Amino acid sequence: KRKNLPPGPPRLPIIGNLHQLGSKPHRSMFKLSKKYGPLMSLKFGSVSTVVASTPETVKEVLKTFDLECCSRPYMTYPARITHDYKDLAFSFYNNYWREVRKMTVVELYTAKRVKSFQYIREEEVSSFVQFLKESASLEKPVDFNQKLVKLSGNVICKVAFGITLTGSKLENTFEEVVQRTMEVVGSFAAADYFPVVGKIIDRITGLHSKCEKVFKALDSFFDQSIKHHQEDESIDDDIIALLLKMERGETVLGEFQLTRNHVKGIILNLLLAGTDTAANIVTWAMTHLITNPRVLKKVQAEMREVIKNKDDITEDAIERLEYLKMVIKETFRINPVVPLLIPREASKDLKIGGYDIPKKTWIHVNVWAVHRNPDVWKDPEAFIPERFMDSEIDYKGLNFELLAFGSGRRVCPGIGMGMTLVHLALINLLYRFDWKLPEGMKIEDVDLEESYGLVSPKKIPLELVPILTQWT
Ligand code: HEM
Repeated sequence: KRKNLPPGPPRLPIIGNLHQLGSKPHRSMFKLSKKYGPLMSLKFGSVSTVVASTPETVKEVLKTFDLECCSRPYMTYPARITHDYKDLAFSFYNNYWREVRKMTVVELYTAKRVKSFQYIREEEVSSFVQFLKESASLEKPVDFNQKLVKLSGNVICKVAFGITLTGSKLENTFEEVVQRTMEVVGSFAAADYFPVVGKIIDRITGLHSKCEKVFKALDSFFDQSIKHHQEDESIDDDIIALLLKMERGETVLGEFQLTRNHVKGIILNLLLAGTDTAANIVTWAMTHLITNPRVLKKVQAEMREVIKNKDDITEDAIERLEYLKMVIKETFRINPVVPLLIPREASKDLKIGGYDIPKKTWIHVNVWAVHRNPDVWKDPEAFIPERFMDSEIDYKGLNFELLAFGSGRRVCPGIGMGMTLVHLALINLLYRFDWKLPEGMKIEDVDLEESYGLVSPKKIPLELVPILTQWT
């Protein structure tokens, strides 16, 4: 029987629609969806793909058919980086995924655990503030993304690995390794779409060697953190200590006997998922604030009113900063840092919106398109935090208009951990300092373009000069 597939653009022989992806697949897919519809078929080499681009179609994928759509497809380079799917984020939907998710949700992602790491966040943010003070005295521009990736990297490393980046194998290369890894795992790789010949293409384009380089850098860092735990038996309360107990068979993970590669796969997600995401959203927020002086002034005024000359800013202040919360939501709307989420795969034949989605079809959720849907968001390209005033819409996965963390079984488990750091970093940046553009630069010169990876960073680094204030 002929299948009623969702509509899609015409295809070229062999490559299908790959030539239409361009350098920013989320934007190209958004453009195509305007012509071909909210559920659109694309073919990449031998792989059939469907893209959901509106809140309604995304809800079908992430809620109505969550169970049937929550597995991941086999992707060559994520498989390599995760020691053949020993992680959580890229793992297929199976018993292993269920056990790891359950264990990490209980051991790591609880509100209590997040709270217990408060002192680590505050310590790291405070040394970041110290650095900003020195830059302010020298009137030296700060490269935001670089510094924030380091900040969130240090927090995650202390929380999860018991060490900081300083003195580690990634001390000088951390930002680069994280960003390159995001490019590798977010790439539309030829190896996934063209059996045999695809691997040769990736060797020619350099993707294969890029993957090997980051794999080795990450692996030696994990070896170092694991050795650190083995040498110091007093560290017995963090996630690596627990995973090593499982590896030694002292405690169990369901039916699974963990190996060293399982340990590495699981900790890989913590390092990658938690650093680039948080760092980029703070960078994007600062980008939008510096280009919207009205909003910058308003959010600073709120903070200075609420915090009122207190020098030690604690996380308790977050709850009272209503306008800051709107600024962050609006930043996520304009720059969802994971614009296509992580690809999914239909685990059986489905019918969505009257269309057939055959088993094994890859599914992309285009959050970028959802966040720019003019039927949902008036003037979608404008940065207007007030649109969230008196609105119940939040980013935690229950509103399909705003999906920065995904939704359903695969929703990001690190929302609490990530967002506490994002809030704390922004409060310290905005309460303590004023900000200006480097000498000779005007607001119109600030570039708003993103580059593509699984996480989508600002293409041209944001550089701003901190100014000391009475609150510094
Ligand atoms: C602002 C910060 C963050 C953002 C924007 C973010 C966003 C996301 C998104 C969009 C996904 C994919 C959901 C899907 O495929 O449907 C995801 C998955 C995930 N995130 Fe986060 N994340 C953040 C912080 C964190 C932190 C701090 C951690 C942990 C330390 C973390 C751990 C994970 C893990 C393990 C997954 C995979 C879940 C699974 O597949 O079961 N994330 N995140």
